Amino acid sequence: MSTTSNASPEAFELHGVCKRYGGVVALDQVSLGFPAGSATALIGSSGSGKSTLLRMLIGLEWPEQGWVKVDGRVLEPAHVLELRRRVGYVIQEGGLFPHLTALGNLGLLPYHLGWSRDRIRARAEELATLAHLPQSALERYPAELSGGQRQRVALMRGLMLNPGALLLDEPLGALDPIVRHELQDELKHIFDQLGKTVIVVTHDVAEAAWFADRIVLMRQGKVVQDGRLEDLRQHPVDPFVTQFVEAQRTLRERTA
Ligand SMILES: Nc1ncnc2c1ncn2[C@@H]1O[C@H](COP(=O)(O)OP(=O)(O)OP(=O)(O)O)[C@@H](O)[C@H]1O
Repeated sequence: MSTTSNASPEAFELHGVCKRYGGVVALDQVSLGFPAGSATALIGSSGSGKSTLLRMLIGLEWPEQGWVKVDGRVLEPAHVLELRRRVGYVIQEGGLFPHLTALGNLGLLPYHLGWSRDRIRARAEELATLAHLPQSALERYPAELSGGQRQRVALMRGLMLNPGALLLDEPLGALDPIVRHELQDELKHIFDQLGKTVIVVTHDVAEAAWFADRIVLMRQGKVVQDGRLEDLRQHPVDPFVTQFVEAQRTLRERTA
């Protein structure tokens, strides 16, 4: 009898995925599943392949070996446009278009899909309330917003089409510690409230554990350990796990 019969279906799945850039191995035989409605944090040192993995789930990169499935179907270039409507993707510093207001940025894809201006505005106002962005900020250009507000707009843009999944690549990396802390709380609240599949890349172990029960630690394109923070702390599979987790904890203790 299958032990997984009651488990949620995988929203995203990678199997034996390899990716190189020239001589650099970005992903090396990665196999992972992300059940629908679950939250996972990807952590690891710089260059360990976290962003490449995330980009692969939305068809911005393609495996040289192995496959990626989204909602049970092998991802192919022909699916990518439709996939972008179902998956919100938010990157560090937001990637907002500087020549468009916040509302213009939020409305770009919905407008292209035929939404009316009224519908776009109504959805943007609804999300501004959710993300604690002042309504007046919708009329401003990215350069006229604070870093935290830009990041809120980027998150709102990821949510405009009410996607089933959110992929967040260092969404708070560029923010000062106070704003970062505030947005961590708000993002967690939004994740819990919306019940979407969430995969978040971060360098920060505490932030990873705050966002997700499940932590995937990567090094040099490989998954080193996949589990809860307690597992990584109490049952590390490799000295690197302890080194990675303790390095950040030590820093916190030193600065406490
Ligand atoms: N477009 C690219 N061209 C060449 N090399 C790349 C490209 N994208 C990624 N790489 C390389 O692939 C490896 C994995 O990069 P990736 O950005 O996925 O790591 P990361 O874990 O997200 O790093 P960081 O935490 O610094 O963002 C790195 O060695 C990187 O230099």
